[in-house]
Amino acid sequence: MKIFNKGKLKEADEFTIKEQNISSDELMERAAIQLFGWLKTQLKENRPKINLFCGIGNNGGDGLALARLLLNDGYEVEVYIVNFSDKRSDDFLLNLKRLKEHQFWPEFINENSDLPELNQGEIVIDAIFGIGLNRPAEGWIKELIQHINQSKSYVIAVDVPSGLYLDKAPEVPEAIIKAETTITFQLPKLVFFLPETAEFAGRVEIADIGLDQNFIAKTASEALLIQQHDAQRLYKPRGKFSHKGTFGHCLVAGGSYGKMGSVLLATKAALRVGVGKVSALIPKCGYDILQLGIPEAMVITAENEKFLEKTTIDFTPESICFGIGAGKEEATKEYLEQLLKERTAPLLIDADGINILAENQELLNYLPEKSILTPHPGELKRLLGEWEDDFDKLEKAKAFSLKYKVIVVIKGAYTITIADKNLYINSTGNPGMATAGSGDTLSGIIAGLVAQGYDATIAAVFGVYLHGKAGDLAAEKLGFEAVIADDLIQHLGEAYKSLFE
Ligand SMILES: NC(=O)C1=CN([C@@H]2O[C@H](COP(=O)(O)OP(=O)(O)OC[C@H]3O[C@@H](n4cnc5c(N)ncnc54)[C@H](OP(=O)(O)O)[C@@H]3O)[C@@H](O)[C@H]2O)[C@@H](O)CC1
Ligand SMILES: [K+]
Repeated sequence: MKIFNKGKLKEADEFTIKEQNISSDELMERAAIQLFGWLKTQLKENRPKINLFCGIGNNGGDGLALARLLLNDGYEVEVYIVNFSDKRSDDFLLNLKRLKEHQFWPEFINENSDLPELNQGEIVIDAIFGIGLNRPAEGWIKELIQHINQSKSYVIAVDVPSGLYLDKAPEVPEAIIKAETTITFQLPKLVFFLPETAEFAGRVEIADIGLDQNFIAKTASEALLIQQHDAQRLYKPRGKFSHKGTFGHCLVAGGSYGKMGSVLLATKAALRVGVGKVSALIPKCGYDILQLGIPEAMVITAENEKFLEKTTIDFTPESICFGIGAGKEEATKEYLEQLLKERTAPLLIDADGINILAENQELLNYLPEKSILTPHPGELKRLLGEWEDDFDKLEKAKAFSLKYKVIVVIKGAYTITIADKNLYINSTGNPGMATAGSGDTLSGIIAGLVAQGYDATIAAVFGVYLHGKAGDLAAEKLGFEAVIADDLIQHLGEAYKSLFE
């Protein structure tokens, strides 16, 4: 699903109004009907008091239209106009008039008003600011936002939590609504998926207001949310007459004394994701661990007992996963340097492989095009240096990805894959996956997909999706706390099957 910026959302809006020959207030009415329908479904027979806070722009207009629909249905409603300006939008005014025609008079709040009482068990609809926010909320509006945040009412944001920008980091986080749920129109917004801003939105629901599908399809977006139907399209079905040679040979090179489990996990994950053959290349001390741990894999040992070093292998793999548990010995660095310069196979570099690159930045120039890097936040910082906020981080990572023509997978709650200026935001995964070895399995999955012939960007995006889905399926059975990395591997088969459910 595409993620549009503010400008493109407004264009979609205008295009729809023209193309469907409707007035802008009809679009607002659609938005309000969607909000109303969602609330009614959630509330079932319950009839809590609903407090609507409406600004004077179109976000406020949505709130007023919703208030009318709720009143018509017999809900107990209180409407507060957050009266911060005289520049009321036309559709706000129209909906204010319609509300008054129902003999309902909202309360206007401004600088001198008392903050309204909000109780537990009640609902707050936040329709103060939408995508039209252009500066932080200040003074009494900020106080009102804090009052709402401190209340025990259930807060539902309309389109976007008031005070949150779509396209930059918040300057004053205390001046943003913290919603339990955000009902956003038509398309998701990037800020709902970034670590510093996701918490304001809470659970996100997307309401279809019938914006023109052709416009959305033909308009480029720099960010995509990868959901089930997107992932399904990336899947390559297996031919009936295929054999193990068809699905490639993946080399997992890594491990050091005490960290052999990581290679075991990546190797298992590569096999479970469907690669034909996997060879693990490890220091000698890991031989028994690998052979016993995963008899389906082949094992090659380096000369050294405890760490990885240059080793000749007598086959050409279809992908190489380098760096997991590898340590940063000089010999290991030299081996990575050789792999970078030889360019024998597509490379995925993780963990200590990334740390070696960060400490020897001259090596970056040898990265083969479309290599995949899978840093967690700490590794990313070592690679890019400090960043100011999430937006700055994304800009820096994008610039890095463009400069070296590589794919960067930024691991996190919503893992973001950056390739060719595009952001692919993953929708699967859960807090249970914040567990040792989770990243190792991801690297095995992605390298395993590359070996099977998936394009590197697709392998990264699809691999991240499958990994998260496997985690979701595992957590469903085990609960977040009990999930360990091996459970992710165990659920890869079901993750594949779920693509077509
Ligand atoms: N796009 C769609 O598909 C659809 C969109 N719809 C809805 O429209 C919403 C966008 O509406 P919008 O453009 O009228 O802007 P909105 O957020 O209501 O506020 C603008 C007002 O706030 C003001 N202002 C800004 N910052 C401020 C501050 N810190 N402190 C004080 N004032 C501040 C600004 O004033 P100014 O800067 O001019 O002084 C202006 O008056 C969108 O989110 C969605 O809910 C749906 O109806 C249907 C389909
Ligand atoms: K809002």
